[in-house]
Amino acid sequence: MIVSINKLKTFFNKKEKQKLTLLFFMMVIAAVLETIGIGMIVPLVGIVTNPSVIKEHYLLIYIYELFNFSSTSAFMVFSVLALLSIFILKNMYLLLFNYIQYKVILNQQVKLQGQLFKKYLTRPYIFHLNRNTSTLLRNVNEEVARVCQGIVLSAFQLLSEILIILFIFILLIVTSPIATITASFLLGGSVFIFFRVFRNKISSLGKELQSVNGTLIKWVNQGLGANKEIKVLGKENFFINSYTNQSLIKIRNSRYIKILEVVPRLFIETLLVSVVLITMLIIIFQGTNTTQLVSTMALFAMAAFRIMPSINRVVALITNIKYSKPALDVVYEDLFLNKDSITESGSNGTLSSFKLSQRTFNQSIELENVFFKYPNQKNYSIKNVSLTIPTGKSVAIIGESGSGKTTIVDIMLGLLLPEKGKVIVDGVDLHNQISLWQKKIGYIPQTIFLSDDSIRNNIAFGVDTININDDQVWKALEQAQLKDFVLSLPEKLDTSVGERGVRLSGGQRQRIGIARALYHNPEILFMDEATSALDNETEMEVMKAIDNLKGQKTLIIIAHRLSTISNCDIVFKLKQAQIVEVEYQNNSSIPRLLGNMGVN
Ligand SMILES: Nc1ncnc2c1ncn2[C@@H]1O[C@H](COP(=O)(O)OP(=O)(O)OP(=O)(O)O)[C@@H](O)[C@H]1O
Repeated sequence: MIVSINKLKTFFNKKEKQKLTLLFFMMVIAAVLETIGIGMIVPLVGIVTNPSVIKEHYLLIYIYELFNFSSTSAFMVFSVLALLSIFILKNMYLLLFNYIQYKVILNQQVKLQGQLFKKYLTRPYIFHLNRNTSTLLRNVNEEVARVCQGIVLSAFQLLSEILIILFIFILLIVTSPIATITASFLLGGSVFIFFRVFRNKISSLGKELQSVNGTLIKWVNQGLGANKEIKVLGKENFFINSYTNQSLIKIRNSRYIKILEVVPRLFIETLLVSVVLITMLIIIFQGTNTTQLVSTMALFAMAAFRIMPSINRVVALITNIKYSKPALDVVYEDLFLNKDSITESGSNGTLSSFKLSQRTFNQSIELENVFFKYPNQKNYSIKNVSLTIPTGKSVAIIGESGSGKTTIVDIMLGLLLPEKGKVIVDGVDLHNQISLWQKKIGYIPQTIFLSDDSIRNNIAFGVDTININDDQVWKALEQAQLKDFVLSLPEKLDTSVGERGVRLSGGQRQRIGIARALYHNPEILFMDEATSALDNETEMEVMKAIDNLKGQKTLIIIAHRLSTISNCDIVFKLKQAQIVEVEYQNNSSIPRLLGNMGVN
């Protein structure tokens, strides 16, 4: 409990904590108003059943004389109106309080969702290799909401209900101590027993819901994402069944928790009726007179009328908080724990010493005895690799499948941090100038991610539409050999590519990726088998465009095809995580080397 509160405190900054404190005080006022409303019932019923009390009770005499009432009936009308006004004021205040409460907590939810999304986006690449996207999606969209609404909002509502119950309890105990104490033991005891019995069950249901939510997203993602393969293989039922099975688990879980919310209500209702009746008996046996009995009973009935939903809500809110607690642990862990040094060192480092936009890389990219192993792997994927790439040169990295080509490029891109050794660019450790590096490089992956957006927005990916330079887009399209195709489209740059680029051919998608990398006019261009999906003719056209960049840009190309690398200045051959050969363009041994390594 204390641990959870400490975790929750870290979600709020000083100003937000002040807002919560303000909410707390507003809540106390709300509870006081609720109690005053109920407390006024006793004198009113007393006045109605026995008007002579107006002239007997000192406070009532004082009010009667203060306002100069002409008759007891006028006084009664006044009392009714006063009570009505208090209820109207109280409820208007409660409306305002609820509005502010929702505003503060839901704003916090939006902020935390943004923070968590940012956290995931800025975590090192290796983090994403180890985490499932469905889980991250679930955490941002659902778990943060569970923390804010299921825990923070519920805790506020719980506190508010407890305060109301406490104040009403004080009011009742002043009026009729024995009956109140008996009732409290019965009610408090039953709520306590309920939570002792179901505590573990509620927690395990909360955890189950968390895991099922992640799995449900995973099945929808996989089913819709691999729709083409699924249709070809006729595996629709497998995905539908897998989804439905998880959905059934979720339904069973929700049914259980809903019943757990209803059971106490029914039980407490029965108990309360018994308590009111028993209280009546106790009061009768205590020998109270009829007027007092009627007003005390009215107070108890009114209190029961108000306390009943409060107790129900207390039970439901505690259940909800326990049910949502697994979300708190997950969100806390991802937001505040597991800080890794990669992004941090990358984004501050010695950056300030460079004038970002002016500086260009003009010496070399060097790997010095670099070792890299993926998490939970026994073998190194890159083992003691040293190499130098002079800027302005075109370099090919070749080797059989699994030899470490993508890994070495990911290390040079700054996505993976070497376990041992260094990547040095122009004499400075890459991870001390990662932001500058990111501004200077372009990357064309094996498969391009296209968003369901226009060709323009896909090429100037991550740039606001109003800031996109169309001339630059056309230039990039021309370099990627795609200009004629786009010109032939009725909507040209505004043409929508469809989800993941379904409205384009594989080769066109790939060339959009090339244009995207070229749009920012990078100094260093990395290509990971970027042309392997193209037919020979298109590949030749694209490579011709890439060849035109030679001398202006450093090109680092992972390639399988002989044609892709035949014009490269340097060829590095990787085998089982190590560089085994280095060949230079003018060296006639390149074709021989390529012939030996399964390059087609
Ligand atoms: N995320 C990962 N987790 C664990 N091991 C990985 C991961 N990615 C790659 N590996 C392992 O690292 C080694 C090198 O992989 P890499 O992708 O760099 O090879 P590659 O030469 O690019 O292969 P290909 O030509 O087939 O793309 C392989 O043995 C692979 O199994």
